[in-house]
Amino acid sequence: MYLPEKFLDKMRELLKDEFELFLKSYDNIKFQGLRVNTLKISVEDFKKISPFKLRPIPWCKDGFYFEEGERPAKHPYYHAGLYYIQEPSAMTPAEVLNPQPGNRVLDLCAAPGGKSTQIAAALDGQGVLVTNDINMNRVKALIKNIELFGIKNAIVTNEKPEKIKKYFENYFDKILVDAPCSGEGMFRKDPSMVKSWEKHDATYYMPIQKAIMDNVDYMLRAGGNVLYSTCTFSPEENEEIIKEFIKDNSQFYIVDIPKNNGFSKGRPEWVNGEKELEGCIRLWPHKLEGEGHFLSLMKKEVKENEKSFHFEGKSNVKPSKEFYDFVKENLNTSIKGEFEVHNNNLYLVPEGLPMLKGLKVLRSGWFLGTFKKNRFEPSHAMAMGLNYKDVKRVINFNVGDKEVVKYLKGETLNIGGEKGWTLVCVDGFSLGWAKQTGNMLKNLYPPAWRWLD
Ligand SMILES: C[S@@+](CC[C@H](N)C(=O)[O-])C[C@H]1O[C@@H](n2cnc3c(N)ncnc32)[C@H](O)[C@@H]1O
Repeated sequence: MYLPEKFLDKMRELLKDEFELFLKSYDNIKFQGLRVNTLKISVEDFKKISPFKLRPIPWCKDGFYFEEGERPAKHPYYHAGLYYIQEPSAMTPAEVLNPQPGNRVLDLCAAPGGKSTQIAAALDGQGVLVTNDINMNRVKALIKNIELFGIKNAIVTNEKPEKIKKYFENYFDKILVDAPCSGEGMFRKDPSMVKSWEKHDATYYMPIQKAIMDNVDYMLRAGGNVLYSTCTFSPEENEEIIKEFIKDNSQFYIVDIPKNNGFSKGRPEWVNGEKELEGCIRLWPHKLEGEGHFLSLMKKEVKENEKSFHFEGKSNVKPSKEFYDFVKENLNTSIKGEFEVHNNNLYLVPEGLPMLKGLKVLRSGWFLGTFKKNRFEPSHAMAMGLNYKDVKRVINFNVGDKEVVKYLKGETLNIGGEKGWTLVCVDGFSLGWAKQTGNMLKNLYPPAWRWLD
């Protein structure tokens, strides 16, 4: 493959004896992975029904390699949100950050949501995930993935980190900064990255990365962790950013990440930095089965007399009667908690959020549906977050049934049944809503999500 001379010269200089091995890795196949959505199915159960031959990814308990030629994005289980297709090395940051159920986590540069879906699975519905990206187009993909995964405790925002910061003083237990970068580690996976590198190399991204990191201290509670990651090799965007961050934020120190699974240490000598930078890890394509990445985990020390913090209470809206009528008529379960209504859209919000007035919030927890004239219309996100047992009328297809793809293509199905909202499922996993009228099942699968030939 074509690699720019300037890039090769730099890597030759950095890697010295290792350079030839590094270069040879570009002739290898690219490794492809998927990560099981444990919010919907356990890894053990997925292995039993997996249509793909899977091989474990050593550094991610829910991650697997699949073979070349397989097309997991073209399978009904993908539309049921049973897995996320993700480059294997990209599964490391969330795994190393290791969020626990109940944590408050911020994913600051989150779109299209690979790491956010992984964090949400680890939270297991408890705690809060604030997931943000500055780019509105990319946020749309983020929302889709959050909803497809059936995630109920995510706040999706489209803001500059400087703005978000003001709302969340000392709030988060964990912050992920998966920074925009020159993408040198992705050339093999996506050769178009070479072109964008020729336009914007490390010198373009460094100030952006530094500016993003400048917001972390204010939002992270003492004792909390921040994980910085990139998919590039350049020391300027990696060790250098961490060196500067530690210098400017004396309460932080680097946590040593174990060098197992083929992970290599950080390289302080490349930036004239302290030995503690060796605690970072580098993922090299010639040393493991994945693309190039850099990760640094840092902890914010707890100081004595740490100042305490309070959150303002939120106004808890009681949803109108139409919502409760819908629940009574269509669900076998109740939906309880704090609710919010924005532009007639009803959300179930995670507990303990500060006031977010003035912030560009696109999803404020589990988007349940919309109040329309005298009625409540459930959302696709509600369907994706429900279990088939939760719904009164369910139509369940086997994965091989022709109706599954017909439904995913948006076609009307000629099937009779009891009138009303019906949850369409594949092998017991929800795909979306349909509305039964007479002998017709009106298809309500979102047009933008349709299966394309
Ligand atoms: C490496 S990508 C994130 C990938 C994502 N974490 C995932 O796992 O799917 C970096 C993201 O940073 C976003 N970005 C760029 N500048 C930003 C900024 N100043 N604040 C927040 N996000 C930013 C880009 O839009 C891009 O989506």
